[in-house]
Amino acid sequence: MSFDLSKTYPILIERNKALIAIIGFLAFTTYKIIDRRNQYGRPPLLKYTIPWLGSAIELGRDPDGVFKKATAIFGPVFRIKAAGKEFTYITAADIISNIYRDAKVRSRPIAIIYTRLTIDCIQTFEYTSIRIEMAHIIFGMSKHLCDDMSSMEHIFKAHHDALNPAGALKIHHRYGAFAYECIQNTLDNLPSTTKLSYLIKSPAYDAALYAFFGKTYPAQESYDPFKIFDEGFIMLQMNLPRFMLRKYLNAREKLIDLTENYFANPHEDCSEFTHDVEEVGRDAKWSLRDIANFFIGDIWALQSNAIQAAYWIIALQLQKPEGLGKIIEEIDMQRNNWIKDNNPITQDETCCQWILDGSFPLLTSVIQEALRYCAVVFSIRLVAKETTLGGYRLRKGEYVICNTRSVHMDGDIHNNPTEFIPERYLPGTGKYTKNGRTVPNHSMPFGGGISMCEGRHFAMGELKIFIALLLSIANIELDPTSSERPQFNWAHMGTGLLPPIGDLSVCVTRRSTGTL
Ligand code: HEM
Repeated sequence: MSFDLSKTYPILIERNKALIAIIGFLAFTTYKIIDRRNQYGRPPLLKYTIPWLGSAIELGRDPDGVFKKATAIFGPVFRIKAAGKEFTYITAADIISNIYRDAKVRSRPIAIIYTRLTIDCIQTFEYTSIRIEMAHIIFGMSKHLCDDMSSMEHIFKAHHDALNPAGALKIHHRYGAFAYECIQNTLDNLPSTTKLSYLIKSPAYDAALYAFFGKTYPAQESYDPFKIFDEGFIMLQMNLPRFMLRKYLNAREKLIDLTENYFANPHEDCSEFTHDVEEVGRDAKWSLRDIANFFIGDIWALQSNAIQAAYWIIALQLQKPEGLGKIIEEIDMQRNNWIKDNNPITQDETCCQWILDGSFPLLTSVIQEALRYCAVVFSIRLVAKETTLGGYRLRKGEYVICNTRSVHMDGDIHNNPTEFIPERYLPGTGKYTKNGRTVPNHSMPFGGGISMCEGRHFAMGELKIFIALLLSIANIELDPTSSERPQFNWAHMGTGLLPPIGDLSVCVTRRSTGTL
């Protein structure tokens, strides 16, 4: 006997329509009840219409607006779904500060990659496992090394210690000399009207690499692969399928090849920092490839933010009615005072002692303001045990994101937050209060807590040196024939300073003052 299924199914379905409808209804209701119970006490979810995309389109269009709207509706803790991923975001300075404080204690993840729930933690919010996972996914560090917690923690600690203020100062001296040389070389080869990015990016990139690695590092050869790798950073972080990442993975391989080759050959001209961290890797019997993988993390951290900061400081200041005039006045005054006091007979070989010795309140304020204005930092933490935050229930294994930009753009804390105000951080200027209480962490371009930028001491000095040298050597003005203005590239949201889309046309001439 044989059944003709094409005839039997429709009959069965026809006869049991009512039963199927009841089962469907019960399943849907049960799902809804369970879901509602699971959602009970959970941070509110920002409404969206397209299922997988969530709020991605609105976020792409106006991220500041989305976070402002969600904070106004729900308060400072809420969930946003975008591109299939859902995170809880925190937008209040005090709650962010609590999370940073909590996750400052180091945890001991047992097994790291892809097994985030097996965490033996003493704190509520965990970060180390995320850093190690990023080292694997983004910088390509081998899995066996990432699983070896003790050697990873050892090198992280050495790295952290070597970038303390005293360590950073040693690199500043090297940086000053290289920045002076690279700016001079760039000026020799630039037409008098040019794009601001040509003036800033290449000398800032080369000088930082030479300061850390010495001139044996192939800085110029590494620039193109670095740029492509940096472009793909967020896609690598999202761990998209490999075929979508091919271009970025190839660029990363090229950067690792160059770096491995550098470590394979003599490089005595490197900084003490590079020497010390490399030695920890070698002592732990890491391969040269692994050492190179680790250091491309540094190269990315070194280059991705500081260059953008230098660019925006000049670009934003040039667009103010007063231009660069007052900053140049401050720089010239400091340099002249230093010459008077120190009476140098020959050129200071660091090229920057007068900058390190000097006091630059306006320049420092401009740097801080550019960092506040252009940084979009998402500090991510793993919830290591069930907890409540801002009155909402967080589940173990989910992620929370501290959105420090919401604090930077909070009109209660910062006057006219959407405006670039160069004098904002002059001593004695800001009050930084909310609801009558002081907000100590009002500006967090370097993140905070355990994941706080380790290079911040170097970065602040680096920017001061670069801008002071550049403005001592070159006269930069807006090109009156061009109306092109750079805009933020929000596609890089979350990792630090936004790069520009578009550029600024500038007229550049040499100043007669030069430098020391
Ligand atoms: C203006 C320049 C810079 C800015 C705005 C910046 C910003 C940041 C931010 C926002 C983070 C993540 C913080 C968090 O998740 O809470 C970070 C991490 C880091 N930065 Fe920077 N950075 C800058 C320059 C540098 C430099 C020059 C270095 C030097 C090597 C550096 C090394 C690092 C390292 C190693 C980390 C990882 C820390 C960790 O995961 O524990 N950064 N930076």
